[in-house]
Amino acid sequence: MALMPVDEALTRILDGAAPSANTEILPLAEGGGRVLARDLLALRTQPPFAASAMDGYAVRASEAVTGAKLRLQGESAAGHGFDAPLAPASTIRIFTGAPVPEGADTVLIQEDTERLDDGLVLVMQAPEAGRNIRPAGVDFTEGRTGLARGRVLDAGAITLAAAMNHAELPIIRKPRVAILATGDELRLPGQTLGPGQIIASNTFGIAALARGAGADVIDLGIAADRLDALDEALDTALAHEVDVLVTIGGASVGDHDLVQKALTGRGMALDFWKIAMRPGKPLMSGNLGKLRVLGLPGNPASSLVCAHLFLEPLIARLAGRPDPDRKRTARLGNDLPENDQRQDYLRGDLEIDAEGRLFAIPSAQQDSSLMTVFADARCLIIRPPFAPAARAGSICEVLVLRP
Ligand SMILES: Nc1nc2c(c(=O)[nH]1)N[C@H]1C(S)=C(S)[C@@H](COP(=O)(O)OP(=O)(O)OC[C@H]3O[C@@H](n4cnc5c(N)ncnc54)[C@H](O)[C@@H]3O)O[C@H]1N2
Ligand code: MOO
Repeated sequence: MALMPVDEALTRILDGAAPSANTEILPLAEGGGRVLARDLLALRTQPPFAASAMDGYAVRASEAVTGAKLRLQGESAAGHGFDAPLAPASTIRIFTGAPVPEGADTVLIQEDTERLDDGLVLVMQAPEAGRNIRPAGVDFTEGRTGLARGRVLDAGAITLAAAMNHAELPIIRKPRVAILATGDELRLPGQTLGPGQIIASNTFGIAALARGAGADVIDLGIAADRLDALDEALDTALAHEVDVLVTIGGASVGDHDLVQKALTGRGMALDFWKIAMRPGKPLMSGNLGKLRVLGLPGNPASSLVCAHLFLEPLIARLAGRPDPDRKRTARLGNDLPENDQRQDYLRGDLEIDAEGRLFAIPSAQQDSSLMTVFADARCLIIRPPFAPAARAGSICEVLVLRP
């Protein structure tokens, strides 16, 4: 059977993936990092009045010529305006953010003035007419769309939402992802290992990746290599109404690789199994009603590479976030041999040379069990199927894992 190309596998996994129509209303303070479910309109105008941009004196430009002496009439501070119009040949002391009094058209910064003893202010340097005034509504006006649906609420967006006077925000519900490790040999970190046992490690990396991509994660723990144990874990996933079930391990052809059998036995429609990729060949995708199932291989590097390639973009789509942007062009740091039919994702380092060029250096060891190598890697170097031998310095594509 021909193995499915990576791009086609991704297209099929993302097919129909869209954010939940269920939104939640969250207090503004809890909106950071989440995604807006609807356009957000300004509930007010900012600034609501013409405001001073500097500490100084509100003047009429026509009167504030160099050498003029203006009578100090009063003061306008932020939060406390001055409630009379500017009188002829006068000035009103004003501070940054304070309303510009009626009749004034310019703010003269205090560095360009001198206070005289007799209640007069000397204009040492005439201001340009209209300087240092922020007109009403210069930032936004009531009713205008300030933030669009789908905006990830970073610091700037949250601040604008607050300034527009929103105390609560409509937020896209996070997709729910359940993660199930499978294998008789697995124990949790911290446990004492018996003969033949190892620690279930990649569950934790994949949970962190899923959370970082915008999901709520439910850890289903470890299921033994028995149909009834896998069945029970599936019941738990269904009871939690998760959007995606990620299984880890048991995906290959061994006598104890039962994940696919357990799931199809429960009605999962298998979309595909096995793709033209290394590491990660035995990736499985299917769905059980609304539940999407992604079966990752057990080898830690294989499962993490598949999670970056398929789970991260799937969660982004379900969360209403932009697709991950990890692809960069680099130059190979070493010669590489020709590739076979599987698209390779070589763990590698990234370096920038003195001319600012990005180099990707493949790690010497590429076995998919090696977590020391994966944790060290800054990138995955993509080698397309049947790529000819490549020389050091030639252009390649990489997925950046960390800066
Ligand atoms: N005859 C064949 N054998 C294998 C093939 C094949 O095509 N024909 N494919 C190989 C490839 S490629 C991969 S990848 C693995 C995938 O195997 P499984 O998904 O069935 O994974 P397991 O057998 O359950 O485990 C593989 C390996 O990883 C360890 N493991 C499993 N889960 C975890 C976990 N949560 N944390 C850490 N380590 C885990 C497990 O102990 C095994 O050592 O199959 C090849 N075989
Ligand atoms: O694809 Mo397996 O992931 O080569 O180790």
